[in-house]
Amino acid sequence: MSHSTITLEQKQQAFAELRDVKSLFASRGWFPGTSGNLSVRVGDYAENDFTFAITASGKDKSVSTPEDFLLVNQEGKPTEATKLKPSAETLIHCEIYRKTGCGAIFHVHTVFNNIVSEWYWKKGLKSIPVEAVELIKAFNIWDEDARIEIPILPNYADIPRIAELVPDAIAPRIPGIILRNHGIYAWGANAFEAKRHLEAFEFLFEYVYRWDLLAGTIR
Ligand SMILES: CSCCC(=O)C(=O)COP(=O)(O)O
Ligand SMILES: [Zn+2]
Repeated sequence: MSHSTITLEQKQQAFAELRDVKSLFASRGWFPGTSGNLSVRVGDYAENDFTFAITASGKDKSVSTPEDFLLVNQEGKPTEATKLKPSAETLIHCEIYRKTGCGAIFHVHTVFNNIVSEWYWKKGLKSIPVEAVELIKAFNIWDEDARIEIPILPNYADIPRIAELVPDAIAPRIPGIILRNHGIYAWGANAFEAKRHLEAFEFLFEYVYRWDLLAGTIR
């Protein structure tokens, strides 16, 4: 349970960080059809004294308005009177913060993350394997020819059903989970690191897609 008192300065800083990332990702076409959501933690995880700023639900994330973000508590409920609704997927953010103690979470839907998740799920796998690609180092994994597995979760319509699977699905060293045919959640200690991780995941998904295509495994 959070008891945080957030200062106006903290709130404005969190909203400004989200605004910058939102605008950058929008310029890359990463929010098609109002999809995607972003959050940053405000307050202290170690003291269990934090809330987080998150995108409002259903907004066109390619435009900037004064009503794009709100603060929610660790249960995903608004901490201030507002007519804004937090992202429909706020509970997934809650579980990721709770489990990892991260500082920021970014979620985007792209064609590459959708296709690759569906492709491996249909093979009967619950993760996407990636091996010996330099960009794995963006996750701070420096082993030569590292092999990683990016967890895939089912894309239930009922978000609480997905959220309850999140803690056990999170793999050590892998700062992301992908929902089947839906999109990637990437996180980091702060917005800078979450962005680096998200960009690395997207690079790897495109790599896997193109590699499998070239290897003749997609027909
Ligand atoms: C139109 S995309 C369906 C909802 C979704 O997956 C998403 O990422 C955006 O939902 P939000 O409530 O955060 O706007
Ligand atoms: Zn989504």
